[in-house]
Amino acid sequence: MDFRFDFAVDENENSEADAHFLLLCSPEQKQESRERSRGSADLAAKPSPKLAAAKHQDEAALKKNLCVKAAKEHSIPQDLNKVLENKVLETVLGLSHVKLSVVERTCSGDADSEGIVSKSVSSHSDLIPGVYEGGLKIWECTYDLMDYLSEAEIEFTNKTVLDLGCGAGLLGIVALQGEAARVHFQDYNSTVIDEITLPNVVANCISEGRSGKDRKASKPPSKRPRKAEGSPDVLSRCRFFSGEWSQVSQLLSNSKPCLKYDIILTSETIYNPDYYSALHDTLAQLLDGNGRVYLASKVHYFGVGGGVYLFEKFIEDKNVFKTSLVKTIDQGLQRCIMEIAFKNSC
Ligand SMILES: C[S@@+](CC[C@H](N)C(=O)[O-])C[C@H]1O[C@@H](n2cnc3c(N)ncnc32)[C@H](O)[C@@H]1O
Repeated sequence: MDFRFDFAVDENENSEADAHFLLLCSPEQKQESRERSRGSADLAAKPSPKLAAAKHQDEAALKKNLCVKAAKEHSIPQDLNKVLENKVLETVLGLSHVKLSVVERTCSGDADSEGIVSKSVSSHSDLIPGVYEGGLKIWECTYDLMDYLSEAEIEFTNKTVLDLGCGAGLLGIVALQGEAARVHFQDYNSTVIDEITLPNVVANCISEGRSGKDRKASKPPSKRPRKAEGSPDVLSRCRFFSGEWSQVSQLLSNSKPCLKYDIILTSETIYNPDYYSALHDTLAQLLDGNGRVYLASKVHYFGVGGGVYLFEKFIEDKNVFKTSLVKTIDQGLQRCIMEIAFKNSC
């Protein structure tokens, strides 16, 4: 699986990103942003080294502010067959997932109102900060965490689980198949939830109603889109959310009764140190007092700067959680599984 952190952002991305930013800003911030945009347009007309540097600084600041994509809950379509329409399925570790190359060819218009599929393809980027955060593809630490959950025999029965930064949602699907009482999926991008996560949940949990225990013994899923039939009650245990972490955390915390998770699963979500504060606060807000976070990550993300030790230090400085590295994987780029719990938890 290739690993690309390419921060190329084309002109159109800024305009959409501007829209997200403006959506959530105060009137003063909006005015400031418009003035910045006008300034940027002027700069484009009369470039000078000083002004070009100012433009670059403004754009960098704007990109940092962009991580405020509003949170929303996604409803589950009545007709589940629609969810798998035009999808081709592949199998990995006994789980079905929609084939990304087909999504890249077929997903456009309303199905990708964020435009992230075309932007990711045209910029050859797996990440466009504040616009697309990588959820279309399955990242390798997901497989590490799936292995760890199985080796460590993590018990999901009757637990409330959050797959944070879910992308394909395979971790949440494992929890669902392990008889979790509730599994909630969150991704930054709404296109990812609708076109990847939801179809994957339907593909794995509906037709055959398979449980995690008989997953290995069952037939491999066919590549053809399946008819969704069987036990839609599995979906009544699921909820789907998109948006930036602090926004999602606010949405979930405001729900009555207030939601707390026994287990939070999260893979490849600590690559960008700019997001650490929002991520840390989200975990602190949403984790049950005696809950556990299982976080899978590369030790270091070259080009972006984040990684296990930086996040560990960040957590230590905040003094809310205790951490332990429960597994290290040395093949290829070094990777780790980190367990996180509240300092005063049992
Ligand atoms: C590199 S992808 C990993 C996807 C998936 N967990 C995997 O391992 O295949 C990072 C994920 O973290 C989430 N994410 C990153 N930064 C975020 C932010 N600031 N707010 C909300 N979600 C974010 C995105 O949803 C994205 O899918």
